[in-house]
Amino acid sequence: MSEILLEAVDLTKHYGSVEALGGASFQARAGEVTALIGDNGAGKSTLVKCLSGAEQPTSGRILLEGEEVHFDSPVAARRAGIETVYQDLAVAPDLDPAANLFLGREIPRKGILGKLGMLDKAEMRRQAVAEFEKLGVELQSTEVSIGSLSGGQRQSVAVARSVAWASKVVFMDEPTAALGVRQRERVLDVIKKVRDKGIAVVLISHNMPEVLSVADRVEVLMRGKRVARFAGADTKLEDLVAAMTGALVQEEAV
Ligand SMILES: Nc1ncnc2c1ncn2[C@@H]1O[C@H](COP(=O)(O)OP(=O)(O)OP(=O)(O)O)[C@@H](O)[C@H]1O
Repeated sequence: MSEILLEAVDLTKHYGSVEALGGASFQARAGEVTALIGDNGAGKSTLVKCLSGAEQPTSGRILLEGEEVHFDSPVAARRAGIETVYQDLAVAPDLDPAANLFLGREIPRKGILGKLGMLDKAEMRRQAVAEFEKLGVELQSTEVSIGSLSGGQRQSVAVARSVAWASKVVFMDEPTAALGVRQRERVLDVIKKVRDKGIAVVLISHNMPEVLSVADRVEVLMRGKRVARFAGADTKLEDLVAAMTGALVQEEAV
């Protein structure tokens, strides 16, 4: 069994009188895709926000490689090797794919030009092309603005960006929503390559066939708590649906 990289133990999160998480637990392992599923409002996004530093839990513990951590911002989580691909992608449409890959982490030119704020665009493009190649992201050109790419290509660039910087965990919130069949397949292939690099991938998805095709494990949230977990390729669709509706409770993965 792979190493547990990131773990939530008994997390609660209150927004005023709303209890978004009520003692949620979660584990993500190195070199595996863990799907986080649950009905609307189950607490998936809140859990991811707490684990990626965008929100602070009201109580509970977060462990990274067994050590308790407190991320007071997404920057702190990123420094620890945890990246998030958000639903809205957060790409800059007017910039090219390489510039997007290095958004916020630009490489300055050497010497005085760098001190004057000039960027080493050639080096950024070289590294970006290498990263896209490694992940099998196909782009006709890396010199066009990202806004002119297809939805699948944009999504693949967003995934590649998180992976280029993540050393431990990548959260992906509905990465294939709004994509066509071929583009969806392409993004799922990128996800599998990321997993094969030894990163823990956490996939939030409402698409159960997709979850079954790509996830090594599934954790199910309901009303802010984990109600079931599954492991292995023979997890059944009807069991996932039963768990999401509360008809099946399974605390330990079988
Ligand atoms: N900022 C907030 N303020 C108040 N309530 C919130 C806030 N964020 C989330 N909630 C509430 O917490 C609960 C869990 O929401 P969350 O978005 O985590 O669920 P989810 O499982 O991601 O849902 P979906 O699949 O619909 O995106 C919901 O009842 C939601 O209304």
